Amino acid sequence: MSEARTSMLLRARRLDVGVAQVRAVSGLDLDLKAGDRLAILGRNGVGKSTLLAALAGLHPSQGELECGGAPLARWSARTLAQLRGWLPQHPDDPFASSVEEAVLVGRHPWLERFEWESEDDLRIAADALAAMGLAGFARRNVQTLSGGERQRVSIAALLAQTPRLYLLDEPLTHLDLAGQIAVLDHFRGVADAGAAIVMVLHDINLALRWASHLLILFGDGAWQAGPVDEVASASVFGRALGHPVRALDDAGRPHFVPA
Ligand SMILES: Nc1ncnc2c1ncn2[C@@H]1O[C@H](COP(=O)(O)OP(=O)(O)OP(=O)(O)O)[C@@H](O)[C@H]1O
Repeated sequence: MSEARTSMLLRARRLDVGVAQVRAVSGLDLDLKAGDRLAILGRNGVGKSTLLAALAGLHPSQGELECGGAPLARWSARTLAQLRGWLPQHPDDPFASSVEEAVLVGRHPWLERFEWESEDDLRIAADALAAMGLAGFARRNVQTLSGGERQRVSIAALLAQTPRLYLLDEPLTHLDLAGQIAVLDHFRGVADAGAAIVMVLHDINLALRWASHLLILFGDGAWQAGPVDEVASASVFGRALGHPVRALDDAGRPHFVPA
């Protein structure tokens, strides 16, 4: 099956996802099309990472789940990797490798078996590194990087993969404020260029600054989703995050702080 060029990049109906005794979502309905930016919020352990892995097809789920206009199982592993990319929470560096090699891993779904990376692949990797503020890091050993630098290498590898659906698990981890805003701004541009982006985030106000849609997980499978303005409220955030929250006025926009 050739890659779909549909603008509907993710469609879930009556989706049930859980792990061990934890029910992440029950009966989730979700549509994500090109340009959408979805932030997932919820307490520690509520099942956000599990849900993200399920949306990537890397964790079991029940119900309907389509990516790029067809059920995930319909795609070959290679086509699925061209279609959707996943940034896990913890990068794993058991061996020394250069930053450039780590980013080029993102090009593997686009290479034929035993094919070497082309000049185009090298350029895409260099562009991804530059976009993450890491021009000049290509020869560094990933095991010697700071936490924030390593996180930006992981994001660069995902960018080099050039999927149409990006699933990012806490991409702002280890990043300073400038780095957080740069990543959010970059992915706003990626969405504007025709991708759909899902991010698990913990900062309500950064989520509101960036997202077009929110998915809130309350625990025990309960959820609420919709455009930011329809979902964001002190009562919803307070209920979901386990601490009362109140809204301050920030030049006409709500800014949420712990009560
Ligand atoms: N393989 C497993 N075996 C047993 N329990 C698991 C397993 N994987 C995850 N869990 C548990 O399932 C729950 C959901 O985990 P998950 O990582 O999805 O939560 P999360 O919402 O992403 O949390 P956080 O905000 O802390 O990253 C947690 O309580 C976790 O301990």
